[in-house]
Amino acid sequence: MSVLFTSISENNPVKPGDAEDLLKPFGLTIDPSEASDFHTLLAAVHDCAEGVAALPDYQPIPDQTKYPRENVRRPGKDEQVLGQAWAHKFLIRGSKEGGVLAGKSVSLKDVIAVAGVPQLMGSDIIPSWTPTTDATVLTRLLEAGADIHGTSTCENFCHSTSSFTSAQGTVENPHAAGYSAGGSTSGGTALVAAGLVDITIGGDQGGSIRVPASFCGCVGLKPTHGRVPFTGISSGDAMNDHAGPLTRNVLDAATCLDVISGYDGIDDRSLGSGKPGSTSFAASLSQDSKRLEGVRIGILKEGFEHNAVSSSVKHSVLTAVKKFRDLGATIEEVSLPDHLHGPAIWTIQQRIAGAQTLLGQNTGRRGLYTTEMEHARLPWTDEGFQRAFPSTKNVIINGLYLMSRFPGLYGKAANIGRQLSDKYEALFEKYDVLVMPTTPVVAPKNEKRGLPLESLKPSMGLTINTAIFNVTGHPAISIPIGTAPAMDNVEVMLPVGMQVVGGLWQEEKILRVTHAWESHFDWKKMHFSTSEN
Ligand SMILES: NC(=O)c1ccccc1
Repeated sequence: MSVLFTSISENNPVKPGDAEDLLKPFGLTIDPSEASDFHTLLAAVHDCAEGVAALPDYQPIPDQTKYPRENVRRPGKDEQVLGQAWAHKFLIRGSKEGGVLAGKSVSLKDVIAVAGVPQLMGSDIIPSWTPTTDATVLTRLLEAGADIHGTSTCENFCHSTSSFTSAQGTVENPHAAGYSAGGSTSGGTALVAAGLVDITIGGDQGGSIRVPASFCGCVGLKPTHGRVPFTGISSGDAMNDHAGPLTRNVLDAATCLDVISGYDGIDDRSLGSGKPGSTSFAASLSQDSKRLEGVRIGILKEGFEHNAVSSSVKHSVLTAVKKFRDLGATIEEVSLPDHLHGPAIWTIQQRIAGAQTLLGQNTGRRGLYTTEMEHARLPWTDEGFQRAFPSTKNVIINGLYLMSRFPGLYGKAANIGRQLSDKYEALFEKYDVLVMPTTPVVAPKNEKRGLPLESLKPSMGLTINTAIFNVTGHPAISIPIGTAPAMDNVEVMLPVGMQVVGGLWQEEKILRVTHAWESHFDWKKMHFSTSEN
């Protein structure tokens, strides 16, 4: 017995009947003969909790003398760009000793802890909180010489692939004002596309790196699950969390991935990632011939067949894929009908685990918990719930429903997700990479928040090809491969993204293939206006 139930504290608030009340919603009762003992045991665990709550927290404290945060501020109107792309502006200069990212300017999605910089996470319902720790990715970027220019706008709680949902305001697509930049890494992707920073570190739980990359004409890389430690990054849930770079070219993404990869001694999800500094993605690209002889590329039929995929996106991605043949690769159509189950499996997984995270019930990992945020945002108040964006409310409502009406379904979804992972892995025995459209359409127009269905409609269906790889953990990159007309206006040409997916831990292959493509073809010159659009 690890709790000394013989010495309950004098001011212990636990009353007889409390244990019974806790069980009531589940239809469970305590036999009267056991009531007194369970009262004592509950009182004992209360004292235990008070004891742990009184201990000092344990978080890595960064060296702010070595890396001071200069001029931290919410940008004024004159400093704001692309709508509201910045969350906070500041400057942290990278290591004076330089490094592979010396001279590169970086923004961090506003879910990545920067000690001393308030984190908004696209919401206005959490009382302001300021991390005391730096995320592992930030420490590594600074050591590699990168300059951090600010945090960039994140969609509301990371819960949307639109770019009008943040409480901080709308982010505009740099290619055409009024159009979505995609989300939830909206602000940073727009900054990269506009040339205002070189790199953004994004977060992706269902497509939040790859969707904005597709809409803004950027390179967006979601690495293998666990490749990059999630330490100090606010979580969607432990299974689908990924962090990775958004850049204007594949080489920068590879260089950044080398910098941020590897186990940090904290996040147990990155235990399989090897030592930091042990990858050489950028070096192998530099030595590469940019030819693809011997490379086998699978065109995933189901990724094109979904009825949400517009004919101009289908046509432009297929045209881009055929160009791999010019580079010496073999291309072949491949079918995996189960790919079409991906969105449903992700939905069950994300709603249940996402609700648990939102309600503060996430458990099961060894890693850093951002306790300051937990204290700032919990418990939920109805006032906060009312102001939450409909997608966040929906995660909570859906998650509670699924947990009460479909007990055990999370486990089944996780098992089927693993089965899907095994089926993709079997395809990667035959093919080096699989290709498909990143998003089924080009950027839609930015809307305004309204009633729930109206607010969610512009993002519906956007993650049909991205979200399943958050469940399976496969590495996936989106690169721009051309432009196609906006859905509402044939005069407006917008970027089209191609997703290239690799086997687990096979980032080298997706980087090689996409690096070769962008070395030979200029996406900005490839326009796909089809009459049947
Ligand atoms: N954070 C995400 O990737 C996300 C994507 C789509 C819907 C909800 C969340």
